Amino acid sequence: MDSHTILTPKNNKANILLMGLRRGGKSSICKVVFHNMQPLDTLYLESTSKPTTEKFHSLIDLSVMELPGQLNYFEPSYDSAKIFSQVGALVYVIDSQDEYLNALTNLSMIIEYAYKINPLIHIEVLIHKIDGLSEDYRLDTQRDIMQRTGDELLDLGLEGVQVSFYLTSIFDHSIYEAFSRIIQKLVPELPSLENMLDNLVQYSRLEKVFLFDVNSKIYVATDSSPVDIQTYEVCAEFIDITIDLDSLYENGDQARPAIKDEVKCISTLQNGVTLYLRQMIRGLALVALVRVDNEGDVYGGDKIEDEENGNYYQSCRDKNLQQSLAIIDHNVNVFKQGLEKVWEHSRIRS
Ligand SMILES: Nc1nc2c(ncn2[C@@H]2O[C@H](COP(=O)(O)OP(=O)(O)OP(=O)(O)O)[C@@H](O)[C@H]2O)c(=O)[nH]1
Repeated sequence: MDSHTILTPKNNKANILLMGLRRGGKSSICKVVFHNMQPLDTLYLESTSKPTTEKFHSLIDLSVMELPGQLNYFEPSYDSAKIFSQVGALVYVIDSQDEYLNALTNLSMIIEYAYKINPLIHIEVLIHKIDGLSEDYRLDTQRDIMQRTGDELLDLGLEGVQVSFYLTSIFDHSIYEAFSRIIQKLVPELPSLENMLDNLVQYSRLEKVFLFDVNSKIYVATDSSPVDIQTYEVCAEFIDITIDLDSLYENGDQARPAIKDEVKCISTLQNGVTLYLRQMIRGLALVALVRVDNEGDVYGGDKIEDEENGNYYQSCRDKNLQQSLAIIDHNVNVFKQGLEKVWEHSRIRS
């Protein structure tokens, strides 16, 4: 038994079932999100012929089972009841560039079955490949799919079933955003984490903070302010840059034995926003946006008298940033200790 197995909570809710008709994009989603495959390389993926399961270790240990579109899971040879009873989320992929009426009939049939076996299952529908649709058409398609699904569920007497819809594409960050929200529903400790992140934002004057899974760029938690996709993109790209730089320096000095320090990176963008990244536990990184004023007296500091040569604001900003970062460092240390406790508690409870 390896150390991961020992630490893994026996939580079968962290299983995701990925379903949908053939060529909808299921394998591509798995490859892009969890294996960092370039979206264009998915063009050459072969059709999946049998169910495949992949495991990912993050804050929670996640298993994603892909069921190929061409198989009929309601044949007696499949133990569908067992499959559905063990999953936390059913993710159904609809190809929005194709005729989708058959997919909607198939989806309703699956929801009816899944809900009967496991009423706690989260039902998540990806309206996928939206990169091929115009802005207006995307919203029309979403409205149509939601309407038709609602009607079908009403006919089946399942009007109370909660279904969430996401517009996604592997060619932009929408698929990561959707998976982030889907996976967050499976993290039992989410309310505590959000609360901790809200406190961090409040006491460190952060603009936004994410707890990212570094490998997949999924955020497993964020503070309660709304997420805008551009902020997400900037933070996700900052992780890539940090990792590239980190491995560059690690390999650069072969003579020195590798001491694996905690990764930390701070960078100020041209618009004055500072990005702050700190490595956490279990493949997670905390990424925060910090906006610092350039007023001289924000932290009660002395007024810097080099206004005439135009450096006044810059000097104030730098000084305030240093003070802010010292506070943030301290608070992030406290957060990390809290995160370790949350994880420890989750292990004991399970
Ligand atoms: N335009 C576009 N094409 C996509 C997207 N996602 C996947 N595709 C393409 O869709 C095709 C089918 O993708 P797959 O991932 O093999 O589909 P699948 O659902 O796994 O198919 P089966 O294995 O047959 O069940 C591939 O050519 C992908 O490149 C997307 O977001 N946008």
